[in-house]
Amino acid sequence: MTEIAVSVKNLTVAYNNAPVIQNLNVDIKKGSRTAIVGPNGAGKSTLIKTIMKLIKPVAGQSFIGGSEAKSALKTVAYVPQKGEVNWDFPATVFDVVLMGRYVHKGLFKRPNQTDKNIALSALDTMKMTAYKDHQISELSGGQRQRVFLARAIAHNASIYIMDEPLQGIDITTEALIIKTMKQLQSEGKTFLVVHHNLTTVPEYFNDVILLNKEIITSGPVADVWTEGNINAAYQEKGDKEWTS
Ligand SMILES: Nc1ncnc2c1ncn2[C@@H]1O[C@H](COP(=O)(O)OP(=O)(O)OP(=O)(O)O)[C@@H](O)[C@H]1O
Repeated sequence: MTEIAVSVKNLTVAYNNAPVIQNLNVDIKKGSRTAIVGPNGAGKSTLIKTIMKLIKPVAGQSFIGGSEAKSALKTVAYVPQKGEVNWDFPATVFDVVLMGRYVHKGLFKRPNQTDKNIALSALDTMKMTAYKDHQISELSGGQRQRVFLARAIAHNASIYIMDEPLQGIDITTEALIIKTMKQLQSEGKTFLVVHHNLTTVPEYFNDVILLNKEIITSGPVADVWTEGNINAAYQEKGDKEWTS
């Protein structure tokens, strides 16, 4: 039987009493590279923030490795959208990557040499060693995204949830992120990634969730990535559809 990394059951999420996703059910397979694809406002970020328990749903549940507990999120590395992070915060690149280790230590225990070595190795993987002592405020968008991924790698999470990690980055960084994702997947890690570029879905992902406030379809790219399904997901959906 396929093992499930993340499961969402009967999930409804609303802002100011207006539902943006409604009665959503989906399973993300362990060891998959799963893309969440859909138009602007489809509820993609809302879905992953709800899985991360940053938003409380109106109804339904989300499970990590079968557990509904917040503590299960320790196994998850979350990379939010670039715009949601305060990059003026005074911290070096190395500090930020080392933060990936805190989940294993608690906030009040100092990182030891092993933690530092893991952070250095993660920086090396993302080819950011030369920027180790730079302030994060000094980095370009693509470099920031590399640092975020390095932090996720240092975390040694089993599930990586990323919100548009390829947004606004150059092809070299994109290739590096995809190579790293495929490498980590070959080690059994699971990826759930909000993705906008329709042309690269089959190359980068093996599973896809097509979302437009509800699940249009989900499953292996080879089965569900069809023109008909994509068109169905990108149809305009008026708010009226949510009023019964
Ligand atoms: N904090 C909020 N308060 C009120 N409404 C919100 C909030 N965040 C998102 N929304 C609304 O919820 C809907 C879904 O937003 P969400 O960010 O989840 O979409 P998305 O699929 O990630 O979109 P995009 O591709 O544009 O990033 C949108 O209509 C948005 O305006």
